[in-house]
Amino acid sequence: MYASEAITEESERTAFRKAEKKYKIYYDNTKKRKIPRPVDLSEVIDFKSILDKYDCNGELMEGVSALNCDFDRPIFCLESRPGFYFIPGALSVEDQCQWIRESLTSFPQPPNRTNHNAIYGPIEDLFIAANKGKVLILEESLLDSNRSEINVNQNDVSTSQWKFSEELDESHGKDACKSTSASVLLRKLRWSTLGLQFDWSKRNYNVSLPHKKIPDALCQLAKRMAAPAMPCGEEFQPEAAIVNYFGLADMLGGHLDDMEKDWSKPIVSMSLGCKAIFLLGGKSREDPPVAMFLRSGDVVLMAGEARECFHGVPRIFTDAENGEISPLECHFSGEDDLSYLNYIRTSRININIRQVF
Ligand SMILES: O=C(O)CCC(=O)C(=O)O
Ligand SMILES: [Fe+2]
Repeated sequence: MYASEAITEESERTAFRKAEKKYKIYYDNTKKRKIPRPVDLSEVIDFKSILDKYDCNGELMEGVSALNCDFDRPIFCLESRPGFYFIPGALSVEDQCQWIRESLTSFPQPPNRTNHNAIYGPIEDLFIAANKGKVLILEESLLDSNRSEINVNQNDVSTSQWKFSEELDESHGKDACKSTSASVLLRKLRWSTLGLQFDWSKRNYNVSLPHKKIPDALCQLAKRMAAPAMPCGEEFQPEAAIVNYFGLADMLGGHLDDMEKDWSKPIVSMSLGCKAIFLLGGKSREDPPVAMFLRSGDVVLMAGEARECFHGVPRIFTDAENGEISPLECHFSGEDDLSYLNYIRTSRININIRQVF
């Protein structure tokens, strides 16, 4: 998914790529500041307004239908994309706040892996460290400054380890340049994986990597959300989840999630934080994608044929007017919540839960 795809001239010309370019953020530079270039959103499907109209008079736009099932709120389907389900506002604001907290505190904790593992190894308590203004330092440099010259084994790289320190000060010596602030690392957090760990380099699940089970509350939620898209009489088994973190200008390129064994089982995908545009293409990148808004609390299910459809997120709206996070702002109102609020004001989090086998 995140593997860098060689961008050839040909791939630049596909219908999916054209849509990505249409919606991604571009800036106009004025003398004073960078201003996002206006984008035509008239073709973006808005399931919130579809829900409002449907609740009001049962009316639906052409190509959209409501699923007939005993779920506690309306679920919409796209006639052109069988197996795709959209549940607008599926999560209460309280639940959204809880999953934002978990996504920033417990989900990136080892043994769960994050994009930072490859460079820094496992990092504990990144969110707390970022809020305390801590700095991640290569411990080797800490040791060197305390050791006498004679004991320093220059080849002993195995002792080097990244550790949080209060601040960069004199005691860390001249090698202290190998450091990164925790707040920068938090901004650069792009994904964490829960349950069975996904190995991005091999693009498969590596069952031998140490892992914890997906937290029970998340499992229960995923089972409840997945039920309308499950084959009759079967219960969804959440075995792995990917948490995606998006800041301004971050996007998720068009991809397929094809490493799970049974595509009749849905992927349950929850949106938190700033509004985004989601592109749902067809089985080929040449198929023109459908664009839709994803807001905090929306849940999307992709099962069956929809599992074979290219999809991606070309745009996040992080400005106050378009991010639409005011319900979260009201709930994150305590002093302890300020750090979550500061993060989510300019970010989006997506948790997508999968049955692997
Ligand atoms: O962020 C999203 O809404 C989609 C995420 C996704 O497609 C993925 O992680 O595979
Ligand atoms: Fe995906």
